[in-house]
Amino acid sequence: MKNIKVIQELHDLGITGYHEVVYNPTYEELFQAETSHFRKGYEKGAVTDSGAVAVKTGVFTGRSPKDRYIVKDDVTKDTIYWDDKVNFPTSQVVWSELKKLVLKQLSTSKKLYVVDAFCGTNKDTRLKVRFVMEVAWQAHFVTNMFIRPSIYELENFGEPDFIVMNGSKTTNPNWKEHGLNSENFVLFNLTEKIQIIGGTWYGGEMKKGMFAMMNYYLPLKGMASMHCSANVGEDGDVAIFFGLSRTGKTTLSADPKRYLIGDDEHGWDNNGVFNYEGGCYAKVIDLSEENEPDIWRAIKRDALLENVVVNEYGEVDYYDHSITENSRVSYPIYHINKIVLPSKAGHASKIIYLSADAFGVLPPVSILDEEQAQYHFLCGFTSKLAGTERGITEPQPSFSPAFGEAFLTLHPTMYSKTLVAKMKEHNAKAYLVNTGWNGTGKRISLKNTRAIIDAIIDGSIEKAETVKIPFLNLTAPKTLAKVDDILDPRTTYKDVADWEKKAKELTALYNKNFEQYTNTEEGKRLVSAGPSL
Ligand SMILES: Nc1ncnc2c1ncn2[C@@H]1O[C@H](COP(=O)(O)OP(=O)(O)O)[C@@H](O)[C@H]1O
Ligand SMILES: C=C(OP(=O)(O)O)C(=O)O
Ligand SMILES: [Mn+2]
Repeated sequence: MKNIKVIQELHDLGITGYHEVVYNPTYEELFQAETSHFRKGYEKGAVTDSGAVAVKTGVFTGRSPKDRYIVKDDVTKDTIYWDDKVNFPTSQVVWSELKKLVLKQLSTSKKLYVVDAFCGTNKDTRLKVRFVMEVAWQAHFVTNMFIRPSIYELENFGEPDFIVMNGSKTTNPNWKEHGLNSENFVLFNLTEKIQIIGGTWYGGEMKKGMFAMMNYYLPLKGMASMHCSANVGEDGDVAIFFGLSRTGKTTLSADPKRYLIGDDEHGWDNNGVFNYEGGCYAKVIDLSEENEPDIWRAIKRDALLENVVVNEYGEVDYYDHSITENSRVSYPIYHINKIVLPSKAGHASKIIYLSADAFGVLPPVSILDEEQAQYHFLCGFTSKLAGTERGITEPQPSFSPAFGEAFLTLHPTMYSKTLVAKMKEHNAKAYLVNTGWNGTGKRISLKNTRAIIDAIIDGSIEKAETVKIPFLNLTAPKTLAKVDDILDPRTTYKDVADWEKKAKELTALYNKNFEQYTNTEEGKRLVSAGPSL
């Protein structure tokens, strides 16, 4: 019965024609579809020795931020943060034409997958999302990543709050006339509450697309909406880890001593921290069982590997970088042993900002006071690393407000305001952790970073003797249990003058970046919390 209703609803949307509709397929159905002899090209997956299916995502192995647009209309014109880096505007006219293209693509398809799922753990703030697509592994991806409704919840799903129509097999021939970046497109219409996709097959556009929508709706209701991972200890103590791609959110939140809440997208309301997702999306480049045992074990049947090199025996070579640096696995959250379900816990007491500093000058960990916590949240200094975004091949110093600029739909201060209010209310402490490089030219080891996180979580860092790091205006502990002698970054340089030169360069970048916030009293007040020459 449900299928007939769904077909009728697709028809009402404008998806006509005769096709088989597969509604909320089971993992078994997805497995059969992905590995079927009838699949060709990028639609076909390979079974690996772990049981997980591996697919190639096609030309796009990462998100494509330059192809991402939001329709500027009465609903969005005064709310969306129309800066010149993310949230590019487009018109209703362009929207209509591209939507037609996607509807046509989906209408001519023989088989469509429709997946209804939730974005957000809590009933009062979750989005009921309907995904419509042709490619089986894309249906698998959203099944892994979003919250899977129970049979009862599915029966009572009702009208979706948002619809994602993925027409990845179609492209836009008129992109120049439309004033767009390329023939590929990712568009949002907040009035119709629809996202459409063309050209790119990469599933991350759907995942991060709905995240951007949560980043719109929740702060407007006074809640913090955060690009962070989160876990909780035996005593209910919650830690959250902000950071851009590849800084360690997923890796560091999978901690066998603690229960995982989620690895990437969370809200914080009057009851505590809650996940938006039903799964994790881990990087598998150079993955080893020794370094990341929890992620290693999560790769099994129902997990979906992307862009890894698989040999004829189904063995995966995680050290092969030839397809992309952004090789990935998605899996339902219960593939991690220690989790809380539903994915939520109380208020956060430890706020960790992860920054992969390619300059190699930030201390491995700094203890932030209240104003520094605000300053560094607005700055979101890190390096964009190769892989996750198209066009990034070398580490690039970058300031990404709220450690997630690419997904902010409102002005950055909306995110700092809502977060700071929660932090103050719950007496949370903030730390800046450099998971990037130091004077040795190598990345700080996972072993050292994990021991630093332990010291933050067990509170021992607060008892350590500290050292003031000049220029950067940061306070670092001198020693911590099980951490090598690297805590003062200057000791990792043969010549301290080299550190000084780079630290001054970075300080200048911080200062220049912060100018955009000094047109308010609040912003002016924070300047003294930042680096200074
Ligand atoms: N010191 C470190 N801390 C965190 N991650 C590290 C470190 N050194 C190397 N890595 C690697 O960097 C990557 C971090 O990526 P990930 O945890 O997926 O980041 P995110 O979830 O923030 O995008 C992993 O591949 C991890 O093995
Ligand atoms: C999936 C993504 O997230 P992350 O790299 O932070 O895991 C992304 O940025 O596309
Ligand atoms: Mn991640």
